[in-house]
Amino acid sequence: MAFILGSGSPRRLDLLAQLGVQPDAIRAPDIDETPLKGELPAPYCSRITRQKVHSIQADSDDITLCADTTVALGRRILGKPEGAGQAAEFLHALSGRRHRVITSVAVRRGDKILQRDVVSQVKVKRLSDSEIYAYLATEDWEGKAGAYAIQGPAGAFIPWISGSFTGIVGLPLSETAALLQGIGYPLYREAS
Ligand SMILES: Cc1cn([C@H]2C[C@H](O)[C@@H](COP(=O)(O)OP(=O)(O)OP(=O)(O)O)O2)c(=O)[nH]c1=O
Repeated sequence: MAFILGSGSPRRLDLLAQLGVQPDAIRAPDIDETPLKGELPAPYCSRITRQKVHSIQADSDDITLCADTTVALGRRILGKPEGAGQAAEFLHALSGRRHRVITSVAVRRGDKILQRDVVSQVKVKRLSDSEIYAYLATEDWEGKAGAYAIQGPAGAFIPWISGSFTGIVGLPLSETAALLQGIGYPLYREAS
């Protein structure tokens, strides 16, 4: 049995390390992440995660883990910004409001798939133009859903959350540990 992290996200690798899990291989999924017409954030996040876990090459006894983090502003999906202009647009849209961060996690072993969707709420304080410009200059928004990362400088913009901090960062650890145990990963035991 090999454990495969089906993610190119360095955050997910770090979060797994918090569980004491070191992947035998890392394979980044390469799928089309374009939302379907009219698709809502939660079904979108769940579908993309399922697609990711199906797309990773693995032997039948291997365990593969994939995840997707989606920022949802009402019915709107805020994905990874395409540039600083779009990042500024997202930050203006999030300013002074609450939004949801959904992280879906899936583990697969052969034909068996276990999946959990974890929804958290995040409040962003009202942001001034100078706060937004200063944050854009850090480039910390690059590659982050919704154009921010709570674990970086944008943490100063977030007075309140409800839900899973690790889920917002990219991998909800409590649910991930349960999924790994459910699929037969020897978590908290000597690997055999
Ligand atoms: C909201 C938020 C997102 N993020 C990150 C987590 C994810 O890496 C990224 C969302 O993109 P994802 O598409 O979930 O993941 P990814 O493309 O980085 O990696 P892969 O598909 O290979 O697994 O946003 C943070 O790091 N902090 C945050 O506060």
